[in-house]
Amino acid sequence: MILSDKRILEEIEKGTIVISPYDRKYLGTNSYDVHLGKYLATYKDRVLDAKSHNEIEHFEIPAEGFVLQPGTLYLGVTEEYTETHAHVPFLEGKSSTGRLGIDIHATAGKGDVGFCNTWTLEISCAQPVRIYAGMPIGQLIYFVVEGDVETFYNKKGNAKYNGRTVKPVESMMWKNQF
Ligand SMILES: Nc1ccn([C@H]2C[C@H](O)[C@@H](COP(=O)(O)OP(=O)(O)OP(=O)(O)O)O2)c(=O)n1
Repeated sequence: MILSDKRILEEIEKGTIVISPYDRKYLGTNSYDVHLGKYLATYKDRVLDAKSHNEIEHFEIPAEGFVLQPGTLYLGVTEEYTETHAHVPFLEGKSSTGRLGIDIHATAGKGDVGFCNTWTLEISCAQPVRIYAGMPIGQLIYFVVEGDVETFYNKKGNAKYNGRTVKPVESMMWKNQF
């Protein structure tokens, strides 16, 4: 089950969903629109290694926007810091971004109960496209979780992406033991 606009509002009032900054006008029928933060990042190396710590370089999107190029993975970040304490948040694209050929996540749209942070976006594009800080980039939807949660993401000792980051965060796959 996905939370409706009224249920999202109730959860915000209770504090079990936090979205900051928040504006009522971005609440859809059953979703909340999130916006592109001003920082992007790209990996320093062209060839990435899943066992290594692949470093990134951050840069700011200028006022005139930034043209994404196909064939490069860009990491972006939502302007919104979120906390979700009792539901499973999902980051989805928007039809309007999809129609520009922009993907905002690569394979991972699911969040965890207890996740507290901005969302890192794994951005790629089908053809060159100019993007702007502050543009609507995606939407959050909230699923009801069935059963009790034993370990909330923000209480997990080895959670890789919890915190309060204003810039995109690179893959921490290197912390996995494999
Ligand atoms: N595009 C996305 C998808 C998810 N997340 C956040 C919300 C999730 O709660 C958190 C962790 O996501 P995963 O569980 O998919 O990631 P990992 O399994 O790689 O990390 P961990 O070991 O920390 O669970 O990352 C994000 O910032 N951007």
